[in-house]
Amino acid sequence: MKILVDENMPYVDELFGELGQVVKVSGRTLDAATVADADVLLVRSVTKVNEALLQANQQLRFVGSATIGMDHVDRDYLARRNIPFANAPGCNAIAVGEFAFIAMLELAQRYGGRLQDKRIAIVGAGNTGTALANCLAAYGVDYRLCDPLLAQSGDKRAFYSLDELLGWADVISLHVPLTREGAHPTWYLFDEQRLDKLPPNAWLLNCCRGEVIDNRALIRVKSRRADLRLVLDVWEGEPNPMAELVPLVDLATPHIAGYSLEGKARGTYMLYQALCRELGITPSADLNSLLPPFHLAGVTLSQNIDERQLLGLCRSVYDVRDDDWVFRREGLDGRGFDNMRKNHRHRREFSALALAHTGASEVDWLSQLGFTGIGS
Ligand SMILES: NC(=O)C1=CN([C@@H]2O[C@H](COP(=O)(O)OP(=O)(O)OC[C@H]3O[C@@H](n4cnc5c(N)ncnc54)[C@H](O)[C@@H]3O)[C@@H](O)[C@H]2O)C=CC1
Ligand SMILES: O=C(O)C(=O)[C@H](O)COP(=O)(O)O
Repeated sequence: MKILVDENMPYVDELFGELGQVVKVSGRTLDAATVADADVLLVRSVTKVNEALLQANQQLRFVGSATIGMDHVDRDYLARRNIPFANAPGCNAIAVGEFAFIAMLELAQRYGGRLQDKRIAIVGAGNTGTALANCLAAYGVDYRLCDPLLAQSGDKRAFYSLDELLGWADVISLHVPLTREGAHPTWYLFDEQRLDKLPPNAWLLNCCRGEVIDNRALIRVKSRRADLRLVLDVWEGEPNPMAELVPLVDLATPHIAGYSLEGKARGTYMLYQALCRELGITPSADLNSLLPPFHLAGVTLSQNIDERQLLGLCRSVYDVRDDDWVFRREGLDGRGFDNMRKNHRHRREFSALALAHTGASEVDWLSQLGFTGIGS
């Protein structure tokens, strides 16, 4: 069985090596001829999976995408061809939630004031939005959710309309899929008109898909609104972000908000489980054995920590300023953008760091934030 895999998917040899011959390819440039004799195709978000890619293949048994987003996959076409498909819902949700939380702590530190005093609007309350909400709740930050689809589906949490939240929030964090149809499409959800409604001194974070914000309009609005603070992990026209936009952004990264080692491992593992199901095999590999140990054995807290110290703790797990710095230097063209993503291996989740305390300090809320608590 030939298993064609995006070269940026870690742990494929460990997980899929026993199921067939693993062949690694560039997902960005994958073509129909290369896919023609594959039995299994495993992609990431940069591969458009559609008729043009698959028409020459008559033997494909399974397509998997190690991502949450599915906007790159023509699922109707796969269904018409009876080709089973799986993605990895939630695989990197914790990574995205922690990324947005850390970015907010960075902005608070950079511009004065405390994150704890801000009001946060989370637009899209699925896996990544909820992961951010969990971080904010653990730290005691006031947040509200906007998700008309979940509100209609009977989700018992309190929901608000986007316009209500634009009148309430200091910070808006976007966590929606990219959709062009339906009652609540998200393509250009933040067009010029809506961007103009951002409250004074607002922070706007986009960790979902670049095209949820009209990036040209954002350049125009930001050019006349110096008060706005921007965190962009995703860009219209990836892998070529608009060069004029990057200097206007406080924290700029190349679509790596979900790139914790844990999140990537979970993504590959979820596809391994799905393929095993499809083949009628019991999965034998273990997810936890894939991850390397964290470089810090643990941290002992001797007193309660303030926001600056919390940021220090977070930075010891993942320092977003490093990615921002490299991105501005190397990531601005397609090759640099993709190279940075390909070589991104340094990020862990809060759970990688074990925290102990001496008794004078309180660590329960840090456990809720995601750190591993090891008691006193
Ligand atoms: N930057 C990155 O590295 C990553 C980006 N993503 C992107 O983030 C998106 C969201 O991921 P998840 O939270 O895991 O997806 P999810 O499917 O769990 O949640 C998305 C939520 O958005 C809601 N939604 C849809 N349209 C909306 C609208 N117009 N207004 C408000 N809410 C709306 C849905 O009802 C759903 O609850 C993914 O589709 C993907 O495109 C996901 C992972 C990593
Ligand atoms: O899961 C998603 O959706 C994402 O956006 C991924 O984190 C993006 O990673 P790649 O699939 O582009 O490597």
